[in-house]
Amino acid sequence: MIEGMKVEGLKSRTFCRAKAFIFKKNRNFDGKRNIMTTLSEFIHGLPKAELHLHIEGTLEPELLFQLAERNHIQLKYPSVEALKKAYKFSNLQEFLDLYYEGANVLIEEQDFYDLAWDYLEKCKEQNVVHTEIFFDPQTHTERGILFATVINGINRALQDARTKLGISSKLIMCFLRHLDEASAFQTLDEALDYKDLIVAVGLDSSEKGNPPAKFERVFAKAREEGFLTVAHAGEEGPASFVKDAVDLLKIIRIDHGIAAIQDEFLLAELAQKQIPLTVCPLSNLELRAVDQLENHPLKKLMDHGLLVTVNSDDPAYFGGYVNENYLASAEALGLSKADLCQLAKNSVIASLLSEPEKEHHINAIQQYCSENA
Ligand code: HPA
Ligand SMILES: [Zn+2]
Repeated sequence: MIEGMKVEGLKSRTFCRAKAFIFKKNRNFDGKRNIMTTLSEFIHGLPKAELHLHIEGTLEPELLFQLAERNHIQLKYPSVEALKKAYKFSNLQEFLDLYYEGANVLIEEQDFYDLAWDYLEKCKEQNVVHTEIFFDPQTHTERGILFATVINGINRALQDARTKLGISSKLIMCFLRHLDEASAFQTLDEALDYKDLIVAVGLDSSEKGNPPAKFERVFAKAREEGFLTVAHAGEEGPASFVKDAVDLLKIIRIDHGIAAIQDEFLLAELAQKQIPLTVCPLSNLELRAVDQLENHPLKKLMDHGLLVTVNSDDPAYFGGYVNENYLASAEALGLSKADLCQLAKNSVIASLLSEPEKEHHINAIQQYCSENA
């Protein structure tokens, strides 16, 4: 919890208000008068990339129940509604306990395909043109599912999304930081056969007590093998974890990183090096890293010149996909359309796409923004 931020309620009133329709009259950049769409419609039409998304965190309760039935797994919860009611978290660990339990219904390659495909259809609906997806092999290999089953199912959905939905993607393999270094090394070893499918490695799960230093050697080996590196840091952990992720793990992007707001030297370094932050506002609210969205440091981080992006993290658990994150943030922090356009451009700039691909998407964002301002 960021100092000075006290928790109020689980679903902020802001998030509910964010869903309201607001009609505004406005002008285009070229001066023509137009009846502005709602903020929600503006965000919906804005082309964007998502860079912080755990595929296991897109497991909607309905699919979870379907897979449980298909795989003859007895659930603790009698109904979808009962499960949804359990989605109330006081901290990261409480969420992770449910998230790992939910993942137990994923058994067959087709289950991983269905999981990823549902998310990719959501991307299409929300104008997410490119997505960089985390997956946690250890969550599955620890319970006897083969690495190949997981990655082949996800990859098949990614390939279908490319051809059928026109959505591009990258895959990032995360190590679970609550497990030991040996398990991470073993997972890295398994990933070597899939170098063509995995662009980067990351670090997720419980941050407290599991500092970046614990994985310094694994990340060094991953870089030697040609993987890029990212890491969750400064979500529940301190600003020093963000600094260590940069210095020890040589990350190219920080996942969350909101604790950096507490260290002005670190802020200056992140701004100067333009190290992107993949911020997840509704996740931070639901896991009580911030007490209310009005106190979220997102806008302050932008104002410090950081390359900030907005993402959904685990949308099935936190009450919103990427557009809901943009909308709730805009409502709570009074973000302008120019801010939203900047966030969308940042998402492309911070992505792992090639320069020509970035240019293509940025042009599309710019055109959309000038036509709909
Ligand atoms: O929000 C998160 N934080 C850390 N680990 C995670 N694994 C899935 N979601 C998360
Ligand atoms: Zn995350």
